[in-house]
Amino acid sequence: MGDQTDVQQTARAVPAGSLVGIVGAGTMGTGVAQCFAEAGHPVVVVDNDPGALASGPARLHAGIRTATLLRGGSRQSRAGAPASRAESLVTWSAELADMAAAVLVVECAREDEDTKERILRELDRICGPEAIFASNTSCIPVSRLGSFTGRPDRVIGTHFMNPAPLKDAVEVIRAPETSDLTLERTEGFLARVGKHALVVRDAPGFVTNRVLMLTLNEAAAVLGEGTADAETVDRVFQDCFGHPMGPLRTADLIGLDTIADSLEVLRRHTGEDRFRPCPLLARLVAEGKVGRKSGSGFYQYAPQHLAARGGTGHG
Ligand SMILES: NC(=O)c1ccc[n+]([C@@H]2O[C@H](COP(=O)([O-])OP(=O)(O)OC[C@H]3O[C@@H](n4cnc5c(N)ncnc54)[C@H](O)[C@@H]3O)[C@@H](O)[C@H]2O)c1
Repeated sequence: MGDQTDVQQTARAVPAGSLVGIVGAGTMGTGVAQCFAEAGHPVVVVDNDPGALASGPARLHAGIRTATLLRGGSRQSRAGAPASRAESLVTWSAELADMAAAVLVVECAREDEDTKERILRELDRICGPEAIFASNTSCIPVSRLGSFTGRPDRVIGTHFMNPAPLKDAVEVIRAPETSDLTLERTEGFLARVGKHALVVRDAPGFVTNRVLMLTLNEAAAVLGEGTADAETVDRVFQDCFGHPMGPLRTADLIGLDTIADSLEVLRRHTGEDRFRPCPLLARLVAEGKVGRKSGSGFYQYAPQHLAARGGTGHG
């Protein structure tokens, strides 16, 4: 109960109308933008792909509609803001300079260290000295990301799960350099969007993806070797283990490109070859069949999934 009170007090300390910046208008960036907008924060989402910016508003609209339905049709979001207002709080831009006034930036660009390095170096130049940089990285050590900035004490990992608006918890990665104040303020931001932090130490893949990425890769290998078809692989996990979703549908929801990138990051940072993407996963990514967001992966998807990208995955 003491912890709960602490989190509520910290949440109250976070300025209500302060600007939140999101880098990357993809699956996660759009979902995280929804979380903050539904809590009443103005949000600017920046992406360097005009296609992602163009499709962002429709995907945000679909995300808000799905979340509203799953919350029982209430016109209020979980965190309190009317659903219609949330959409109007989000702006879309190609310029990182538009987030100069942000108190918090959540970096949700693709899982590529060079990309994240370029973004963090530029943000460090653009944003005010107090701004916190939170990365949604799946696997890259947060200490490494902090080293790209002159403010490693204000860099932290906030690993939102997919779909972000529907999950109650965020894996928060504290690097050795991350300050107590940064952790406390980050917990405050998360409390404001109705989520609690599960704080873990910094390591490649943290807790979630050190385990999950190997599982997804092995499920793909089992399918590729012909041990079972995709439906049967997934049903083994659902019917025998009680998982809400099997590993191959989860992989399609996350994005097979994101999984292959994450495995390569894990392989590079651990030096362990067991993280090498299996042949089937590598082939599907090379063919552009990266899961729901492309219309096919281990399964085929109807067009409405491309807008909604909903489900009960993780990431
Ligand atoms: N998909 C998941 O289930 C999931 C879950 C948790 C964490 N993550 C992590 O979240 C991050 C984003 O993943 P995603 O699934 O949203 O990927 P995505 O491919 O859907 O979106 C990534 C976006 O980043 C943009 N981008 C690339 N370079 C950029 C740059 N220099 N400036 C601005 N935008 C840039 C791309 O145009 C794209 O729109 C990754 O680090 C990923 O590992 C993903």
